[in-house]
Amino acid sequence: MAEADRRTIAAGTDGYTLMQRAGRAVADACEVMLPGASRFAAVLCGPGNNGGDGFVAARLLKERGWSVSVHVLEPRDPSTGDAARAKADWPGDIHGPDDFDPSAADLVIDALFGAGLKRGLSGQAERLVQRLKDADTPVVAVDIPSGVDGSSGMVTGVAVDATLTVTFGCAKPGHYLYPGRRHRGRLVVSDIGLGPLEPHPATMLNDTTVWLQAFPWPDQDGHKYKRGHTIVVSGSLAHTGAARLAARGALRIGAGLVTLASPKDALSVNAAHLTAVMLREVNGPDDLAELLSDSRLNCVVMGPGLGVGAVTRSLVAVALAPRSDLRDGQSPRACLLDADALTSFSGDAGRLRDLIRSTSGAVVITPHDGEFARLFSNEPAILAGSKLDRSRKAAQFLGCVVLLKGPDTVVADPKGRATISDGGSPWLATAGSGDVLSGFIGGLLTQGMPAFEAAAAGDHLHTIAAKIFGPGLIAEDIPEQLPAALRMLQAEGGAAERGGTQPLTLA
Ligand SMILES: NC(=O)C1=CN([C@@H]2O[C@H](COP(=O)(O)OP(=O)(O)OC[C@H]3O[C@@H](n4cnc5c(N)ncnc54)[C@H](OP(=O)(O)O)[C@@H]3O)[C@@H](O)[C@H]2O)[C@@H](O)CC1
Ligand SMILES: [K+]
Repeated sequence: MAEADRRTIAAGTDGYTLMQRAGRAVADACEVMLPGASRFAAVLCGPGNNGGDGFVAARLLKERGWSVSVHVLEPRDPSTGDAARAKADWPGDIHGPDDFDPSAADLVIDALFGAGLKRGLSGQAERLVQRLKDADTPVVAVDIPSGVDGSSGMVTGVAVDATLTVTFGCAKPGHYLYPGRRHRGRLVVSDIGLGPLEPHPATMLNDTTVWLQAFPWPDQDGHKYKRGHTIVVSGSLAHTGAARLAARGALRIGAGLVTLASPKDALSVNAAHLTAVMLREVNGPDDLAELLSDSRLNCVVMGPGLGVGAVTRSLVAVALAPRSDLRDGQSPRACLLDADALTSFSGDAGRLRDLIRSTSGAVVITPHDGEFARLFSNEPAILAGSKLDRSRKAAQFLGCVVLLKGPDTVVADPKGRATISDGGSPWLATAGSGDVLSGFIGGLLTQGMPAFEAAAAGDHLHTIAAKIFGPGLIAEDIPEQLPAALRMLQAEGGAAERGGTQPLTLA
């Protein structure tokens, strides 16, 4: 953000003008939130430019007939630069923190800290924010709720609970990553004339515009072999459901053929539950190697229900083995690793990295937080930082696409590109939903979709399918909602072709 600010200022828009526009956007949002007469706003202004925005909003609201009281932290109120100028332009009294009574106000503007937050709130600032949290007065946060780190969504200690957050230019990762997302309330992004951002590495909201152009719609004159063939590796007799969920997901999302590779003891139970998905007996790594000698089988999904241990490690090694049998025009086999395929490498991520680096095909891993922590337990540097940082570091370390699950799922690739989910569905917190996600992404890889786009698309469609079904969702329901989700996507694809859209970039 600071970079955009510098470039905009260099291009001729001075910082004080930007601050005026920011303060106006906040004042406008307050007026929309509380229309009517006799309104009283209390404005908390911090020592930096966030506080400067607060002083501008305070002045504009006063000019529009609001009663306004301004409170600053003592003795550190704005004393230099644009913020000091905004403070000097404020025509009213300036109060200390002790006079702040949130329950007496109709609305509070939180302009304590924004992009310049450096550490957890303490002392006076912490007490002020705690008093605000104890009242139920609506809060409009300027740029980001104070206490939330805008680049990571992390909160150390206490943070403001905003009803509405007004940010400038573009949304920030902290508006979408938890716990920041929980604090920001509704989000308004105001265009104040900041220059276009070209951040590197790019962080994007997981919107269809990130991947829609790469979506593998079936050809009018295609056939099932052209759409590819997914192998899903099943667990033993008592653990077969997870692989079947993945297999159904892969088929629904468009893999031309899906075969479940099942151990002998589970053949009959799998056979009893499968129709369009095919079945093949595979008892361990040697059998899998033999099956995969057929180079037309172009994606393997493994992990759900597979069991943790040496056998699973060997199965992963077979799926990722280097290939010398590819004929002209054949692409290398892709691989989706989830659940037990990851936990089997707990504390040994280096071994998994070596296997991934030896394969020429695309690899996507889809851990949840627990699996991620186990996999990298011997790599503390990868476990440090925000969800965005951790995902990026893991992708770079392993050399593959990493999808780190949660209500704020992050997809990262080794080059640093990343998406953050625009909010999952709470109904996805149910057994087996991750297995379906594995199948969705595996099915897209099978059809040749590039790994980063396939992971982001799988995540997005998984959420849309869950939202279409809504309350009472169980994992079996998710693939069944996919046709409706795909129809929506198809309609959007047509609109995008006509108009063209750009990915929404976060700072
Ligand atoms: N960029 C843009 O395009 C535009 C940006 N604009 C606005 O500028 C905002 C960024 O302003 P900013 O850089 O001055 O930082 P800001 O958030 O006010 O805080 C810095 C001050 O807080 C202090 N401080 C930090 N943490 C602390 C803590 N835990 N506890 C106590 N103190 C703490 C820190 O002190 P220090 O740690 O340096 O001693 C410093 O004094 C941005 O969010 C947006 O609202 C708009 O005006 C228009 C266009
Ligand atoms: K703020």
